[in-house]
Amino acid sequence: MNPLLTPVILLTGFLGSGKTTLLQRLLTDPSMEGAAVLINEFGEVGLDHHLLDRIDDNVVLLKSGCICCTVRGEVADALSNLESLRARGEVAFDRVVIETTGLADPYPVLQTLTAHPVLRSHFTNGGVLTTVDAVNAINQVAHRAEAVRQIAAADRIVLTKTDLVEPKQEQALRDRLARINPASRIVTTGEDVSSILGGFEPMSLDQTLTWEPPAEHECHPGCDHDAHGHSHHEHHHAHHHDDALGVTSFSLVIEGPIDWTIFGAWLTLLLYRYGDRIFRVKGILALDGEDKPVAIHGVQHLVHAPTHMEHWPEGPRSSRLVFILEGLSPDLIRRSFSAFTGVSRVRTAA
Ligand SMILES: Nc1nc2c(ncn2[C@@H]2O[C@H](COP(=O)(O)OP(=O)(O)OP(=O)(O)O)[C@@H](O)[C@H]2O)c(=O)[nH]1
Repeated sequence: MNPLLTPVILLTGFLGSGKTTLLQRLLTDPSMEGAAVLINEFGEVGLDHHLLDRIDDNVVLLKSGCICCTVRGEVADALSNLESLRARGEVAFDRVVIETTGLADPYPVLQTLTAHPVLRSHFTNGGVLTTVDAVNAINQVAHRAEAVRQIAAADRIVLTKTDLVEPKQEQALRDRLARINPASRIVTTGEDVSSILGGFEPMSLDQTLTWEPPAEHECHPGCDHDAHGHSHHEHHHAHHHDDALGVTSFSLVIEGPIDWTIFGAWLTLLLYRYGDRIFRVKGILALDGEDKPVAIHGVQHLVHAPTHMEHWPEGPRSSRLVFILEGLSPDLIRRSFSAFTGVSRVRTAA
């Protein structure tokens, strides 16, 4: 790696696979003190930056307008801005971490780093870290090409949630991952930061671009892939998720405090019934009798233990849940919430 260039680490992995949790841990390591962080999040309500403890001037939130790609134009702009600020002495950083959306294709971002006329003289590919959810990944790689591409692009695979599966299930997943990407070492998320980040050489772009997606992809009408300079050919090969199947995101905004027991029962039943179609739900809740907000995460059929947050983000203190799902109407979820909890002051937002 050219020591004059700033390495950019791409942290990718399917929805809910533990990217933000890993990032949070990486950022507490002294070796990461000088890192700038870009968070690229799908959905109108960006939550990840609220769920990260270390928020400072070096953390930038990018919003992806298109569900099927990391907006590489936006990543390029954000990196260019960071570089200008550094040139003016307003920020200092010695590496950049980009957390992609859970549905992002990592290849276009890698390509931006090496092909962009300005960026390539300041930044270099610092490696792709891909988080893989031990509970859900076998199902995700069977059904979602984005999950396969994120694993195929990895220089290092970080297995998460191994504490929730039997050793046999973990081994079956390791075998599957080794078939998709035999070159990548697999570590688990609890290992030392030095073994997660250390000693890996990023694959060359030529190598990463040889992977062929199994099927064709049509973008939805609002997608602006071509506006970012893809050729038609590249477009089909670089982006392979089919949001024609109806992968969408919306948020549920709930006014007034929520009873945790009733809410927990509702979410568990909802994911039990519809978990195949709910890829991700995450949110901040205002609970009865609690001053501080509580963060809640669900991934397909799995509801994670809630965590207390230090303080409310700026803005109204209402509960909000972001859903990323396929083939379910937001209204069905809203009505189910109201019917189960008896709370009527709830609305959906695009
Ligand atoms: N038990 C367990 N839970 C984990 C582990 N890693 C992450 N989680 C939980 O998984 C949930 C989702 O984690 P996130 O870090 O938000 O996942 P993400 O990939 O950033 O999610 P998106 O940005 O929505 O794609 C949270 O409740 C985490 O606490 C792990 O190794 N074990």
